[in-house]
Amino acid sequence: MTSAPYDPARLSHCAGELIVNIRELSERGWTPATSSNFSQRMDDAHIAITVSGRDKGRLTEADIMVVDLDGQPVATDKKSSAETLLHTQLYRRFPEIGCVLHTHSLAQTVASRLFSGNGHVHLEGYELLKAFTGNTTHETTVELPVLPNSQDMPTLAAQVDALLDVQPMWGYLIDGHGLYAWGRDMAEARRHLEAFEFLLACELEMRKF
Ligand SMILES: CSCCC(=O)C(=O)COP(=O)(O)O
Ligand SMILES: [Zn+2]
Repeated sequence: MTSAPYDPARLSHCAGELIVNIRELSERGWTPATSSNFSQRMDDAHIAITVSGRDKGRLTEADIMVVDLDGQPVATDKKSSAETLLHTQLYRRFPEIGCVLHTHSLAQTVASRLFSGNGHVHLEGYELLKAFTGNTTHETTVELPVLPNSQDMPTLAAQVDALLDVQPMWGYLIDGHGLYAWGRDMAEARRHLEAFEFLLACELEMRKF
């Protein structure tokens, strides 16, 4: 079946925004060894996403490709991220989501190991909880889920869907793997990603005392 066409100017805009932001995240050491993947919604039917296996610190426009909401490549023979389904499931489920960011920082990975037994990281009492859209006070809690890792994306996606059925969330950890965070646009997704990163680092720091 032929896919609906997309606007090349929109792809160029998304690629530019993705590359600038990914480079900054990479410079912080959050995308080691080609890990991590990133996407932005282009329109109702297409997303721009990173090509699988590329060095995320050295991306060019050639490292960003288009897939449809079924994760099928559009007008390219490149292979999209191995974790494409974890992006498309969010765009399909929430029309308002515009950006999904996945990183493998040290704090995210260590926290995912430390809290995997609990199934979540309990975040409470931090002013930075207000960085998550919908929170207006530090007197709240966020439970960041930790999923078991799997190489089978449909298994992981089913677990994410089950969580989304019962709670609103802006991200989750995968054990020994990394963090997914999202938002309505790049700025919001990045704010959520950075807030999770900072709060996880706080939780790890407190365990040193
Ligand atoms: C060497 S990283 C292992 C795969 C992974 O977790 C990741 O985030 C990158 O995979 P992609 O296919 O998106 O490059
Ligand atoms: Zn990953």
